[in-house]
Amino acid sequence: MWCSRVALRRLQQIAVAPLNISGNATGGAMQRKMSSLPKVYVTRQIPPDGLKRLQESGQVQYELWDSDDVPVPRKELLQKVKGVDALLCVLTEKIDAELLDAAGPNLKVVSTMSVGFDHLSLEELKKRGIRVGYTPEVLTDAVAELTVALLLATSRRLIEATHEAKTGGWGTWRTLWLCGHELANSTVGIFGLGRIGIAIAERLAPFKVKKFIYTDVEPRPELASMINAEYVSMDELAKQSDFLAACCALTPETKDICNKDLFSKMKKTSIFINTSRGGVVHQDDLYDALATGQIAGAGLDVTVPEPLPTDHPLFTLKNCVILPHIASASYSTRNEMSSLAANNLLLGLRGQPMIKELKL
Ligand SMILES: O=CC(=O)O
Repeated sequence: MWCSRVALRRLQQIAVAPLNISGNATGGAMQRKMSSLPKVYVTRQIPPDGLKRLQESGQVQYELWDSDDVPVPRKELLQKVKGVDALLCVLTEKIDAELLDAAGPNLKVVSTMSVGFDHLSLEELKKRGIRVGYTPEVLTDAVAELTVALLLATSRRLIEATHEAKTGGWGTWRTLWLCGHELANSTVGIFGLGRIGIAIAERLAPFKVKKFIYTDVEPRPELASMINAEYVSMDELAKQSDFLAACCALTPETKDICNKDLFSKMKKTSIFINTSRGGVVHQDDLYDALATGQIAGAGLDVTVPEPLPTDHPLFTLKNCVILPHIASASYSTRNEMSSLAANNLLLGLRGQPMIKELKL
């Protein structure tokens, strides 16, 4: 049903975009007009700016999984995408051959409210000629800010410290108690230099970092010159970094790339930070490196799986700070992402260039 029903059941609702038709249109006329509009399925209750954009466009009718707390169950999703013209999704939905087959030949646009696109089977999308929108840039500041916060929380042991203060561990002032590692005079390594890596370095520079180094599939001199960063091999990145931040996309090439081999080359005093995707880290190897003191600490905003089960061994380590994938979670950024995802979708449906489109 794609017409004027509003609330069907608790977690799921049908929402219909208002139309640019005169106020005295009859219900029947409205329904006829609406049934000719392209159908969109939105897999999450996205922040209001994006929904408003879809509603006010008068260009589409959309159905929404009306919850932000529970992702749409796969079975439900496979049902709901049947016959849609466009899909607006978030990173919890796997957009693969099964889903695209279920959607069928009408599907022309997939717009994800995320900068990451490892949940999309690009090959399958390309094969079917489906255009893909995503949301880079609008989240760069928020992600960089959170990465700096996580780095400082990990290196200066803030979570341990508040726990000690709250639970009676705070005895007398002690000379080496809760000492950490500072950024002044340090070498910061960036694995995967893009917009986010640059934004992180720009924020860290005023902490008197001595040197920025980076590695990537190839040198990126133009970007690197913005932060005066030196291109090094992965080995050198591991060896030299006092702080190593993973900022790369998850691809078949980067899967598990932060593993035993990398950690074993790092300094015992170094801190590893990951705000990219959990899949770039071999978590068992990271656990060993942290538990044996091979490295000093790790701050993770992303894990495999998400959520990380509360009995996961990484949660037992004092030197591991784990956040629940909140790097872009500021009200303004999430609204911008939502709005950009809606605009990409609408432009894609009109056959126009999207604001941010993945080249397939
Ligand atoms: O992780 C968040 C995103 O990809 O936008």
